[in-house]
Amino acid sequence: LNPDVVEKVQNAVGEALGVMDNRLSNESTVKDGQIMTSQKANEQSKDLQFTADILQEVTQILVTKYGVEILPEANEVIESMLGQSDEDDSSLKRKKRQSNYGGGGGSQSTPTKKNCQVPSDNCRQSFHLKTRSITGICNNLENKKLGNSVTAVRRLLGVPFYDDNLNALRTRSVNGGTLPSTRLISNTLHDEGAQPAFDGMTNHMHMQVGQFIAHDIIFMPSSTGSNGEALNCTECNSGTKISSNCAPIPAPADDKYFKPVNGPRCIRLTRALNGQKGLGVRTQINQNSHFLDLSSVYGSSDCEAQSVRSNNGLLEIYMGNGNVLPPQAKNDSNCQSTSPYFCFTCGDFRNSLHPGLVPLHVVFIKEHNRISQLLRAAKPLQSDNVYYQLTRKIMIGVWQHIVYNEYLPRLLPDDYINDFDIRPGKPGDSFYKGYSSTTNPSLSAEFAAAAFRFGHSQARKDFPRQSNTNGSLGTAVNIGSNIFYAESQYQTTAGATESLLQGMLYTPAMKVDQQFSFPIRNQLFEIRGQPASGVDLVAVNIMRGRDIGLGPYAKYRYQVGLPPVYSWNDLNQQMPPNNVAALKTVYDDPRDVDLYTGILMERPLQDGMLGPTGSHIIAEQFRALKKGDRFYYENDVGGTEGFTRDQLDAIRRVKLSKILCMNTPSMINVNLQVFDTNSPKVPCTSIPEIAIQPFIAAL
Ligand code: HEM
Ligand SMILES: [Ca+2]
Repeated sequence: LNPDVVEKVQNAVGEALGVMDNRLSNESTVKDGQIMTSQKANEQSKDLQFTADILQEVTQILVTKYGVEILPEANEVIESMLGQSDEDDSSLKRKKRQSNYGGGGGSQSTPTKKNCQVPSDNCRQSFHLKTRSITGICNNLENKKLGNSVTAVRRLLGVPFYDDNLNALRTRSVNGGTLPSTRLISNTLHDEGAQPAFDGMTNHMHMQVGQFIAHDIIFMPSSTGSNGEALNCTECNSGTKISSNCAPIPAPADDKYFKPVNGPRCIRLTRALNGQKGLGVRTQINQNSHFLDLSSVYGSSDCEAQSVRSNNGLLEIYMGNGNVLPPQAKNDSNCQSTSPYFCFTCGDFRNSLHPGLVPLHVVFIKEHNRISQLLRAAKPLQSDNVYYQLTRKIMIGVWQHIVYNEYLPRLLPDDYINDFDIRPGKPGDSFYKGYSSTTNPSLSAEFAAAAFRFGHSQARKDFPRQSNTNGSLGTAVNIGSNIFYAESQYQTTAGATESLLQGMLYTPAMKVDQQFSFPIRNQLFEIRGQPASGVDLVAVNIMRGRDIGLGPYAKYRYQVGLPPVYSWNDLNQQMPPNNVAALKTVYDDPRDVDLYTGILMERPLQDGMLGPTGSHIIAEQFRALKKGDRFYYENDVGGTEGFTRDQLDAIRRVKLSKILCMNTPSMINVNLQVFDTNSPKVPCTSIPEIAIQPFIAAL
C-alpha cells in the first residue's frame, strides 16, 4: 500500500465521519410506524447502510480532492481497513460506532421469539447439497453469496447513471435543462382519464400473483436515519435539511390532489438504502433471497423463517372467527388498523400492504400445511424438520412451475419464452440441462425498479368480494383507504379472505398500459381521513429509477435489440403516435424519457402485455432465475438432491386453480384457465390434486 494514499484515505475517513456526525445532529427521524412504508430495512440492511453511507462520503471527498483516478488504490486501503470478512468488527465499523452509529431501534422484521439456528455457510456440508437455504447462501457452490439475501442488485448496463457518476440522482436533460418532476410526468402521462380500460381477457388474479412473485424475489429497503428510525422525507427541502437520503418529489402548483399548503408541496420519498462495500458508486441491495423460492412464505433470514414456523413441519396460523389467517403481528407499528384487527407476520414484511395480498398468503400457508400433514399421515415418525424441509421443497417446485407454466406465458409472447429458454417441460419430458454456475441469478435493478412494476398498471381501484357462484358479497374493498389496514381480512360475514380471492378470479384486471387507477396514483399509504397524506406510486416508481441510477429508456434500446433514438420520430416504430405526442409535452428530448415511462408507452407485442423493452428485461430476469438456480425444480445437477422423475412429473401436472380450490372451502367451481376472466368454470373436483405418493416414497 502506498503510504501517501493511505494517509489521504485516513484523512478522508476522518473528515467523512465529521461530516456524518454533523449531519446526524440535523437529521430528524420519526418513531417506527409514524411514516407508513413498505420498504422497511431489517437490521442486517441497516448495518450495511451505516458503513456504506460513510464509504460514499469518503468517495466524494477523495474524488473532489484528487479525482476519480485515486479510487482503485484508495479502495485497497479501505479493504484493509474493513478486513477480509463482512462479519469482522473492522476498524471502520468500530469508528462508526464511536461516532454514534450502530443503530438502535428494534425491528419487527427480525422477530426474536425463537432461537434461530443459522445453518453453517460451509457449502460443502451435506445440508447445502440437499437443501435450499433460506437466505440463498450456498445455492451457488463456487460463489456462495450469489443470490443471497442482503446482497447487491445487478445492473444490465454494468454502470449506474448518476449526475456525478457516483451517487447524485439524474436531474439533467441531455439538452442541459432540468428533467421534469416525476409527479408532473405522472399527471401528464399516467392519469387514468374518464374511461378506465379493463383487460378484456385477464383477471385481477394475474395482478395478484405478479405481486406475490415480486415479493418473493425483490425487497429493496429504504434508507433509515442513523439511529435506525425512519427518515421524514416529506418537506421539499428535506434532501438538504434532513438527510441526503431524502429525495422528495415536487408536486406541480396546479396539482389536483397534492395541493400546495403554505408553499410548494412535495410527495415524500426516501432513497433506497445504500449498501456499497467499497469506494465508488452507490449500490442498492435486495433484502430478500433473489431466487424464486417463496421467500414471501418462508422468509429470507433464518430468524424470520423460524418466526413463521410451528411444529410437526407446519407453518403458524391464526384462527380469526373460524377463518385461517397468517399469525398476527401485534407489535407491527407500521400497521394502521388496530386491535383486534392486527396485520400479519409472513415471510415478507409487505404481506398486509393491501387487501388482495393476504388471501394469497393464506392459500400458500394452508397448502404448505396440507401437504405437510399428508406426508406426516403417511409416515408419522419423522421430525418437524424433515416434514418442513420436504414440504418446502415441494412447495417451491410447485411455485416455480406455476410461475413459468401459467403466469409468464400470459405476460410474454411465445418467441420471448422460446428465445430466453424459459418454457418448462411437460410430464414425461426430461430434466432441464441448462444449469450454469456462472449465471448470476441476482435481480437486475431495471427489472426491480422499472420493468416488473408494470403490474401497478394492472391494479384495479378496488377488490370486489364474490361468492363462488359469482354473486357479489358485500361491497368492494377499495385500495385507497386500505393500505396496511387489515380489517377486511377479518370480515367473516363478507367472506373474509375467500370472497376477496374469488373476486380476483371473476373480475378483470386493468389493462397494462400507461394509465393507473386513482388510488395507485394518489392514495398509496394514505391515512384514513387525511387526503393527500400518502404518495403517488407512479411518481415514486419513476423517481425510484432515478434514485437507484437507472439509465433513461433510450439507453436500453440497444441492449434489447431496438434501433437508437436521436429524434422523436425514432420512437414511432415502438410507440403509438399518440404516446409519442404525449411524451413530447413533458420531456424536452426523447433521450430523457425515464425507463418506466418508456416501457409503458411502448405498443404491446402481439400475444404479450408489454412492448419489446419491458418484455426483454423481464424474460432476461426469469432466465437468470432459472439458469442460475442450482435448485431449480427441473434440474438434475450432479451432487445436488433434486426431484426424481416421478416427483417432477407430479409437479408438472399442478395447476394453480387446484391449489386455490383446495385451500378455499367455499370454492366449488373454478376457472379452467386460472387467469382468464371469461374462462369456463369447472368443478374443483375435476382438476387433479398433486400426486403425493412419489414424495412419501422419499421419506
Ligand atoms: C394493488 C397492487 C399493488 C400495490 C398497492 C403496490 C405497491 C407497491 C409499493 C408501495 C412499492 C414500493 C415502491 C417504492 O418505494 O419504490 C412497490 C414496489 C414494487 N412493486 Fe408493487 N404494488 C402492487 C402490485 C404490484 C404488482 C402486480 C407487481 C408485479 C407484477 C408489483 C411489482 C413491484 C415491484 C417489482 C416493486 C419493487 C419492489 C422492491 O424493490 O422492493 N407490484 N409496490
Ligand atoms: Ca426469494
